[in-house]
Amino acid sequence: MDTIFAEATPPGRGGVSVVRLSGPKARATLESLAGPVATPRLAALRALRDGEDLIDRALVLWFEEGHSFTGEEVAELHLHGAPVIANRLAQALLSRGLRRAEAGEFSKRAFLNGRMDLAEAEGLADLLSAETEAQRKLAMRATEGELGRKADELRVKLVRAGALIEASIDFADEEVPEEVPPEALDLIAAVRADIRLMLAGYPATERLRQGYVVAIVGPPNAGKSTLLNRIGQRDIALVSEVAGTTRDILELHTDLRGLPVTFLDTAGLRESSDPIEAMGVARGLQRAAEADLRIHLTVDGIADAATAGDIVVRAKADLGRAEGISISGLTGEGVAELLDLVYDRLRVRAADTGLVGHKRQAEALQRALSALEVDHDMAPEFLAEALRQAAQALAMMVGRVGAEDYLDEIFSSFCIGK
Ligand SMILES: Nc1nc2c(ncn2[C@@H]2O[C@H](COP(=O)(O)OP(=O)(O)OP(=O)(O)O)[C@@H](O)[C@H]2O)c(=O)[nH]1
Ligand SMILES: [K+]
Ligand SMILES: [Mg+2]
Repeated sequence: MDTIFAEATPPGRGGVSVVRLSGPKARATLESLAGPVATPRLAALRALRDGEDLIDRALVLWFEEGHSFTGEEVAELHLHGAPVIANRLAQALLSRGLRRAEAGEFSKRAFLNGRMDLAEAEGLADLLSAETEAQRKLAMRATEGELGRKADELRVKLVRAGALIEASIDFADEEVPEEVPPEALDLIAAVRADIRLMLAGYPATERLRQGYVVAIVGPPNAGKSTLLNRIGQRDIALVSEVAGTTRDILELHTDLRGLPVTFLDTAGLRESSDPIEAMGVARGLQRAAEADLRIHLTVDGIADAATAGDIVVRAKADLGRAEGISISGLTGEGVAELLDLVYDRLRVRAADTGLVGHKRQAEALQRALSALEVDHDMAPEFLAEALRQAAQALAMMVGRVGAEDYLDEIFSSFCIGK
């Protein structure tokens, strides 16, 4: 096993720059630079020397195998935060036979050494890319290993059901048809109910993880782009009195009180003989249909295309009072209330989130559920096999088996040094 190293802090100047080493030579390498470091997990201020050359005075510490992030021997060097120092150290480490870590390699080793399961690793990746408070909370929960514990709990039930069924096979009279023990069927039913519940929370969890999309739609010149600029408080979209100004879809990423929301400004909806404008309208319609929510900006408060849950508002409130919700992108009137409404609609969805937020996890759960589509008049041998398959699918969900196919995909999304 190679000993790897990487800067754990972002490259560049800063207060400190932390370089992390992991692998069998971590401690020996640290000692070759800093002298003996007897006590693990105790920071010491040391001169780091490569031969005669004083590289830096740094805070150093090391972790024993089995007691570190990766599960391997790990050393950390807290250098003064200057790239020249980290580069000089890297040279010393390379000359001692260490190699630079690949993206996510520390976390991958942590997974391979059983320090975290695959769902926790996915949670860690989500945590690193979280942009809002709600995403942080969701990801943090995933890194705590709750899904793994739930999977284990369900597997224990399946194993117990399997044991009851196997016992009934062993003791059954050859002549008498075998009875499936009712307790086993109850256990299976309980596991199925739990899996259904977990799957029910998946769409909402996945949406919060990825962030919500809210499309602003309406006729040309309704003031869609003006509204987008008002929400973003800057000039994102071109605004003009010419109908058909917006063609490409413009995106505004926001943090709406902790919820990740991307607002889309789209081309005004109308039949157009201009092929470019028509392309813009088609694209806008498509993205709006896929969005979590649509704001229909209207002249008269009527939006034929609105579907249940959409928000319909009158535009240009500054030009005169009208029934219903009206806003003015120009003056900002009603925009805070509109955002309240958007937040309320999305918050309801964010409240339904659960432990399963990745397609890979949901698919494994679905396989477990399908395997458990059993009933009492099935042969016990058949039932026992179904239970084994379901338990296998649950193990795969958290990467206890069959994780190989996903490792690169998951860990390459991490940065170098994580
Ligand atoms: N009085 C008033 N004028 C507005 C308001 N919002 C937009 N306008 C004006 O209406 C015209 C069209 O505004 P845009 O924001 O370009 O409208 P749009 O819906 O994006 O138009 P398209 O991209 O062409 O579909 C511009 O002249 C704006 O200044 C508003 O709230 N009040
Ligand atoms: K316009
Ligand atoms: Mg526009």
